[in-house]
Amino acid sequence: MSSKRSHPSANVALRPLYQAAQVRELDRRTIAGGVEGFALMQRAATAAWQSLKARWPGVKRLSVLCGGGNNGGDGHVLAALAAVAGIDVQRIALKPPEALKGDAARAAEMASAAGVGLEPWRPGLAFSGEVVVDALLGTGITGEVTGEFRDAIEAINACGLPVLAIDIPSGLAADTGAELGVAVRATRTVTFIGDKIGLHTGRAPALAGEVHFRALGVEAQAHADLIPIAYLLDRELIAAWLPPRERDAHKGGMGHALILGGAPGFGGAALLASEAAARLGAGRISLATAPEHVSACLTYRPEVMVHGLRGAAELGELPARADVLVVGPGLGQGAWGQGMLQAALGESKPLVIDADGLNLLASRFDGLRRDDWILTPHPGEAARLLGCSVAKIEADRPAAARELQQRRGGVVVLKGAGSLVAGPEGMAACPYGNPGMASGGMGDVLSGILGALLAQGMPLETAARLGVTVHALAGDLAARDGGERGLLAADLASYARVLVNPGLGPGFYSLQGGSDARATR
Ligand SMILES: NC(=O)C1=CN([C@@H]2O[C@H](COP(=O)(O)OP(=O)(O)OC[C@H]3O[C@@H](n4cnc5c(N)ncnc54)[C@H](O)[C@@H]3O)[C@@H](O)[C@H]2O)[C@H](O)CC1
Ligand SMILES: [K+]
Repeated sequence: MSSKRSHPSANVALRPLYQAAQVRELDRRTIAGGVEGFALMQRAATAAWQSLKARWPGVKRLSVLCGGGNNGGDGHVLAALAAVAGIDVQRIALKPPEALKGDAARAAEMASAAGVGLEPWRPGLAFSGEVVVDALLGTGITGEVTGEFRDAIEAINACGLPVLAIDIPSGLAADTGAELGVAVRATRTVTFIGDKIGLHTGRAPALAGEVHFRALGVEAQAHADLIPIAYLLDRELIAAWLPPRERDAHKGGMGHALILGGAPGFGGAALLASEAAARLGAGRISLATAPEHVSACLTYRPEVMVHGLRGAAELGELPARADVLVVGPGLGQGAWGQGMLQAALGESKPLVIDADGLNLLASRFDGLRRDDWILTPHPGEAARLLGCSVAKIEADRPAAARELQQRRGGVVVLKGAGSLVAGPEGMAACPYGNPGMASGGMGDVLSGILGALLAQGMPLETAARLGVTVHALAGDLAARDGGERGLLAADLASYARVLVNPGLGPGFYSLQGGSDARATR
């Protein structure tokens, strides 16, 4: 077994993410480990309080809004901890203490015993704090937010103060990232026990702010440090699968990626994909594109072996000689594109299908599934593949990604705010990137990155998780250096290259900042 095959995290580039129900299961196991309900609530509140102090060190006054369940209970405990630390706490209750049960009731008593006043929520109530703590709703939310909870959330969003959300921004669905009518827009979210997938996709990028995770349980105590949910670029993983090159390396050993795209009039997309494949280390890159694009491609990126083809009949041995085929950038849905896709489907080797390759799969290859492809739909392409509306996809992104993977096999990357990677091993959420990446060509670059990782022997799911992470972080680094406005797809490849060269880039990107970010390795 070569070293890289034995790498423990070879297929898990990101930490596992849980559905809320699984979190409760984890919690029960945690409790079974000797940590019972209220002690767990105290740990949760302590984690939130520590994170608040780290983010706003000089805070003197807090406004804590508490709901009627255990999320509210977390808020009451945090209020007590802050008061004991000399903070002036305004505790606002959406439910009176007598309406609370179990641990939440005990928490409210603890805050009162610590001398923290309690005022009932009312419309127009002014927040006296410098920071607002959202302890209204957590994983127990059911259905749209209505009534006083809606009013309170709207007041939080209108007050102009920084917000720390406990566990989940109230109104955000923990399992899907959907906004249930209205939701708190948090500066920072501190979540516990299990990192929820709904904090990393859908509306989460707009609502959750910096997401910090803290494992509270005895069993998870080993890594209970407070770390921001940025995305560890697993240096060992990269070094295992993309090892520093042998001194006698030759291009044949680094794989051959064939890009099929660039129908007449669509040359740029295929070129972006080809350049990305080159920058991410594929040994040889061949591009099959329409003849009219050949001279521009050679001028732009002479390292790419460009073939100007009038149709798939002229492909010859190209597909057979390649290790991986990337089909879709600028493919078009006409005869040229259909022929190229058909030829690619005839090969039994890893494929990356993107853009019009996906639209053709939806319209002409219904029901076709493979275990050796990565599909990279944006919500519109996913809707066409699933035969549903985009709204349905966005209402429950994890379900859509899972459904598409079950129907079509292989690995599905559902792009958009908080890309999801659904494969046989489960689901991972990947970094959001930034709004500057909402511009043409970004998906083409991703397909080239994936092609390069597969060409170098990375397994499908590892390549998908790592490739999406590298793509998003490259976008963030490019935005850091030049701003989001004017960020172009062609800017990413050079940053992505740094990220996959072990030992060059920092070991840990906390792109969501936060003063208590863990030091880099
Ligand atoms: N076991 C754990 O994982 C731990 C969780 N902690 C905290 O507890 C919450 C989950 O608490 P739960 O009581 O289950 O639910 P919530 O507090 O999130 O909300 C239930 C509460 O809210 C009302 N409600 C539900 N939906 C709506 C709605 N749409 N509009 C208005 N009101 C709604 C409902 O009636 C209840 O009164 C978890 O997030 C953690 O913060 C522990 O602290 C640690 C262990
Ligand atoms: K909350």
